[in-house]
Amino acid sequence: MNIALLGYGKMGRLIEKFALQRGHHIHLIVDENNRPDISATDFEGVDVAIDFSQPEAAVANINLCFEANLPIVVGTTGWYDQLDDVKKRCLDGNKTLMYGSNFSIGVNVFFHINRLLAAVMNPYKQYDVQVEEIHHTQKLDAPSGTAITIAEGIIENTDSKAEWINNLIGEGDEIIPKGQQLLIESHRIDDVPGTHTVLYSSEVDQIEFKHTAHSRAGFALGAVVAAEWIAGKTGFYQVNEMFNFGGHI
Ligand SMILES: NC(=O)C1=CN([C@@H]2O[C@H](COP(=O)(O)OP(=O)(O)OC[C@H]3O[C@@H](n4cnc5c(N)ncnc54)[C@H](OP(=O)(O)O)[C@@H]3O)[C@@H](O)[C@H]2O)C=CC1
Ligand SMILES: O=C(O)C1=N[C@H](C(=O)O)C[C@H](O)C1
Repeated sequence: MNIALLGYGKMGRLIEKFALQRGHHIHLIVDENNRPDISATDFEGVDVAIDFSQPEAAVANINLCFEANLPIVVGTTGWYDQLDDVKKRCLDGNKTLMYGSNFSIGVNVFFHINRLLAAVMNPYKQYDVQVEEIHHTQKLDAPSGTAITIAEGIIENTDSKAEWINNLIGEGDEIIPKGQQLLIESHRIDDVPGTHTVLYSSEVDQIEFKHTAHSRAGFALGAVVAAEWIAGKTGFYQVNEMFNFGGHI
């Protein structure tokens, strides 16, 4: 496939490596520097675009791909407040988009089990649940997109939580959750690629469910596999649709 990379930072460069290993060709690279000069016609000959740019850049890049009728995989996080609008425009215009807060197999297994675990824990009201995420200090968004997906999986499968609230440790006053708020605690520590933990705590014990990324390789390879998966399809997809963990939740 001929791939356009939108964003050529830590992830874009690693995606290039895996794409080449899998026999693809990088046809076009769009970064902060050349973005103003790019128009839909520059995507001629491209089969699929992969966006790992920045929260405030993602929607403009999606629009460009819609204009060029180009399938796009969006790994960028921090733009999900515009998800409903993007979904509508994608479906109304018969375009193709897959987005995901995390493209690694391990985290997608984690998402699935997190939902099952929330349903299992739901009757046991003596446990309170919270989510913790740790990422490198260059990360622009908090909480992480992955932590939001985890929180949504819990909220959808438990009666005791209705919305999430974020506490970015070291930034401003401590945020204390109230009522049915689910706390996502965010930590920023030098080079951490991404660690997510779900904690169920009672007076007598604690259950910890944790995923630790050792590097960004799983995210990058997953994005290339996603690009292979959506090529030739039309529609609006979330990354979990690429996996089949047996249905249930
Ligand atoms: N879904 C997933 O599995 C994963 C998602 N992510 C997400 O991917 C995104 C990128 O992460 P990462 O590579 O670590 O970040 P980096 O900051 O290393 O790279 C982002 C790149 O995007 C460039 N950029 C800025 N504006 C634009 C634009 N308008 N069009 C194209 N490129 C632009 C930046 O250029 P410049 O530096 O010149 O500003 C930079 O090179 C983040 O939102 C992160 O949360 C990360 C890992 C996994
Ligand atoms: O910015 C990152 O680095 C990451 N971002 C994604 C997120 O926000 O969840 C995925 C991964 O955790 C790394």
